[in-house]
Amino acid sequence: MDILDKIIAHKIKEVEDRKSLFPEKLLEQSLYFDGQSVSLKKYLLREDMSGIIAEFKRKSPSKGMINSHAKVEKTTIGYMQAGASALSVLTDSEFFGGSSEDLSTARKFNFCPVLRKDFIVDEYQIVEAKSIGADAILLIAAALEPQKLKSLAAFAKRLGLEVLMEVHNKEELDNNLNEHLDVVGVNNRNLKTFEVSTDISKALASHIPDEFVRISESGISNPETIIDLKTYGYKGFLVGETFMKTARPEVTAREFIKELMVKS
Ligand SMILES: O=P(O)(O)OC[C@@H](O)[C@@H](O)c1c[nH]c2ccccc12
Repeated sequence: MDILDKIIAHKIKEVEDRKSLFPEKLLEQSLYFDGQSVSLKKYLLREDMSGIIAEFKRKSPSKGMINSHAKVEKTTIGYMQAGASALSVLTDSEFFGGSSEDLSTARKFNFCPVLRKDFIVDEYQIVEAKSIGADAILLIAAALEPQKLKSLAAFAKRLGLEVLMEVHNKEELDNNLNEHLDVVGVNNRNLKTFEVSTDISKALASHIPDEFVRISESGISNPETIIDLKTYGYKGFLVGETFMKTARPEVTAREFIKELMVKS
């Protein structure tokens, strides 16, 4: 059993527990159900923005503890002031040390699109995403059957959420493209082996149809990589560790984005 299998097995149990604790009917009373989502796709296509999706991630199975003291409010406001286009917030607690409250906090203090970063296996988690103020959800091709991925994507769209589908190889891409997706992300990290290489984004770029906004995820540690990836049509760049592993992630993000803007 690899780490992804382990996470998914745990997630299925967790979702069952949450369903009985917070029934869907209760979640649907959230004020966010009356509001429109902010479009991640639109923010990524804005020429005046950096394209950086800055992530709040305390720990990960591949790196262990990354940052135990950073506060969501200060970090996410700082990310936006630094010029990030959007935020990604890990809500998985067991493996990534996040929570729904982290996302709600990020939502409360920022106007930008907020991506719920979690392992979605059930429609319930999409209702939950909407109820805590997320604008977009992640669906991981390596963790879902194509039919399931498609039906979850359609469900998210009905709730007004945008969908980022994440792939790591051509097979996942070819098997899962469908009309409900807004953004296609190439994860440079193999979730089963933790190997990371931005060459994966380069190799898959030409296979992603133009109607989907392309983003490159993970292992991005310098602005030069982004400038290079832009030539392959990537509009968004998901960066976590490079910011979070420093004492003040928002300051690191500011310097990084400043350098990116000067060089591009
Ligand atoms: O910290 P990095 O290497 O910059 O990566 C960020 C993000 O891409 C990564 O956290 C991620 C990509 N896909 C995921 C799926 C689940 C959890 C986490 C992820």
